[in-house]
Amino acid sequence: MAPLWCVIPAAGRGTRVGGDCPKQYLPLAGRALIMHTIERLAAHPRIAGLLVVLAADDARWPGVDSLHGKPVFTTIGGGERADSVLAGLRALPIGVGAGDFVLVHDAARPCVRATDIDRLLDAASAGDGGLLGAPLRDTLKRADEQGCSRLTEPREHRWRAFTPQMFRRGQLVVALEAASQQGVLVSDEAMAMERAGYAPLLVEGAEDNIKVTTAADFALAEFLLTRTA
Ligand SMILES: Nc1ccn([C@@H]2O[C@H](COP(=O)(O)OP(=O)(O)OP(=O)(O)O)[C@@H](O)[C@H]2O)c(=O)n1
Ligand SMILES: C[C@](O)(CO)[C@H](O)COP(=O)(O)O
Repeated sequence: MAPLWCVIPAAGRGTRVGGDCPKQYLPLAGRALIMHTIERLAAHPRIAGLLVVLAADDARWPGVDSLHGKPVFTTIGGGERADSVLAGLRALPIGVGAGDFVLVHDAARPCVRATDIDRLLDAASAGDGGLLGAPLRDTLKRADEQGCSRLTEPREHRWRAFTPQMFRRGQLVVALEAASQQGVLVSDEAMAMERAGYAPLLVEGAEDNIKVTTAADFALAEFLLTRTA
């Protein structure tokens, strides 16, 4: 396998957390949340380099250009997560070919486990790529406008999507560009690939690979950080 790069979208505003500081720069267990994420990714022996996607007005990025002896590059993202991922894919070094796999991992998922990254790499590189996720474990309800349950949805074959997600660079660029041109906002890379006719492999990962989304998630992430690696 060619050297594997990881694109890390980190250009979000963290509006659901609230406050002036984007969530990736809020303190988590003594350092900025994003530092935990990039530390875990750079420490992974099968990851060759990181491409961190920053907001155009980001004045908080600490200027890290190397971690664990691996290059850390940055570029400027866009208004939506998909725009930022596309910008990151375009900014990867020339040595990353169109047919090479790349990982995409949210800056906001600091608790990702090395063993899950390995499982994704081992399972999904045989085909067109895939993503970490977990099958739904709870009964799923459809709510009406009043917040009352009107229907119990089948939970079979339903998964929650996590990151990292891993696809071939060229195929993912084309898929994201197509969704953008069609005016479709894709919430993850797999959605763009599905729309392009691919069938991303769902690889079960640990439920504790949470996305820090609200202020309450910081306490949980801090707890999980000490128990995952
Ligand atoms: N225009 C955007 C929006 C999001 N992201 C990144 O995508 C990841 C997952 O997105 P999400 O949790 O939705 O982050 P935010 O967009 O920051 O959150 P919110 O929707 O609450 O503003 C985060 O690492 C975030 O920084 C990005 O790079 N560029
Ligand atoms: C990509 C993602 O983490 C998969 O669960 C998620 O969709 C990104 O967060 P958002 O809230 O949808 O932007």
